[in-house]
Amino acid sequence: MPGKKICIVGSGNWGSSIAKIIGKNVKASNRFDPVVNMWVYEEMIDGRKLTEIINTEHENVKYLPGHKLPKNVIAVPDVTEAVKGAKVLVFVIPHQFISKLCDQIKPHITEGTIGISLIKGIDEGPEGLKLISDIIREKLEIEVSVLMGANIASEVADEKFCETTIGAKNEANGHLFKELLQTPNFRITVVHESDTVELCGALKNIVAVGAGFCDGLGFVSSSTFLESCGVADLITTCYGGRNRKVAEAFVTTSKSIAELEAEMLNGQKLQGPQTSAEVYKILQKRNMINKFPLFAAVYQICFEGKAVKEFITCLQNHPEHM
Ligand SMILES: NC(=O)c1ccc[n+]([C@@H]2O[C@H](COP(=O)([O-])OP(=O)(O)OC[C@H]3O[C@@H](n4cnc5c(N)ncnc54)[C@H](O)[C@@H]3O)[C@@H](O)[C@H]2O)c1
Ligand SMILES: O=P(O)(O)OC[C@H](O)CO
Repeated sequence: MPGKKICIVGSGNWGSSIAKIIGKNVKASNRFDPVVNMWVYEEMIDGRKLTEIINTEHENVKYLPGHKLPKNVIAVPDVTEAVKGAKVLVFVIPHQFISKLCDQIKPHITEGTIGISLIKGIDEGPEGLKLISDIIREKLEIEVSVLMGANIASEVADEKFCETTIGAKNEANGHLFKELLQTPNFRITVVHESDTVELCGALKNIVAVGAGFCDGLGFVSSSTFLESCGVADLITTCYGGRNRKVAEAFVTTSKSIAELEAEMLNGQKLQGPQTSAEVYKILQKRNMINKFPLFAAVYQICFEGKAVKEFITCLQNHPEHM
């Protein structure tokens, strides 16, 4: 049986890095056709077509300069030509262009074609949020998986180690994509919750913009938060620490924090409730309790009998939302 033909729909920074991986991987597997098409949005670079440069110099000099692409990756300027005969489509373009592109390629999609979206973004639909993978699914009537992860294109192209997540509702497709995309330094985990994977990838970009605003305004030195003491410790403590363990038991047993500390920690001491009391005192003195509703709510639940089921109201009543 001939191997499945791949078309990479897109050739920007991430698309070109992925082309480097796919071009190499298809040669090592008999499940894929050894020649890969890559759709390139044509543009002129110093009087030459970008597709011509890629097909002769095997480098995307505009979007991923300094990295050679495998010679079996062929740049194709006409998207309808690029997808012809392809059974596996890898979508990797900025999300604002996906809808129009799907309309263009729909007449050339054959039965049994599958897709994977590496596109981080969302669209707006009549009933609210619309996933990019849903646009592809609906317009092309194909099965679509997604791949999202903490992946900077140039680092992946440099073969630096990183991990990524494939979300695949169809397990067999997930494993096919893993075979197509995994390398020793680009490690893939396949999970079933495709929509969650896609939402993570899309929404983190908004946080990234906010982080940039903060840095631009000189609010905080984000580099310190990236040390072990910052975000890493926050994640660690929320998963595996004593504070969260006792707080969970506080809800499920209805015992006091002091009782649980004695029962569960065998003389070890919790720091969170006490710290919340200290911070609360300072906030009170400075008339700033309203500005830190989460800190205030933790204190009031631990020490003032506030009902824990009201915890979420501290966020609902955040002054920023009023
Ligand atoms: N760059 C990264 O590090 C990275 C990593 C992970 C995911 N992603 C995601 O991958 C997706 C694609 O990003 P990228 O970095 O490959 O692209 P990019 O930011 O390099 O985008 C430029 C690409 O868009 C094409 N383009 C320009 N005008 C167009 C048009 N009218 N129609 C169609 N295409 C047009 C350009 O030719 C070029 O290929 C995005 O959703 C991005 O969030 C990027
Ligand atoms: O360069 P950005 O902000 O588009 O982010 C790139 C990747 O999504 C990081 O995971």
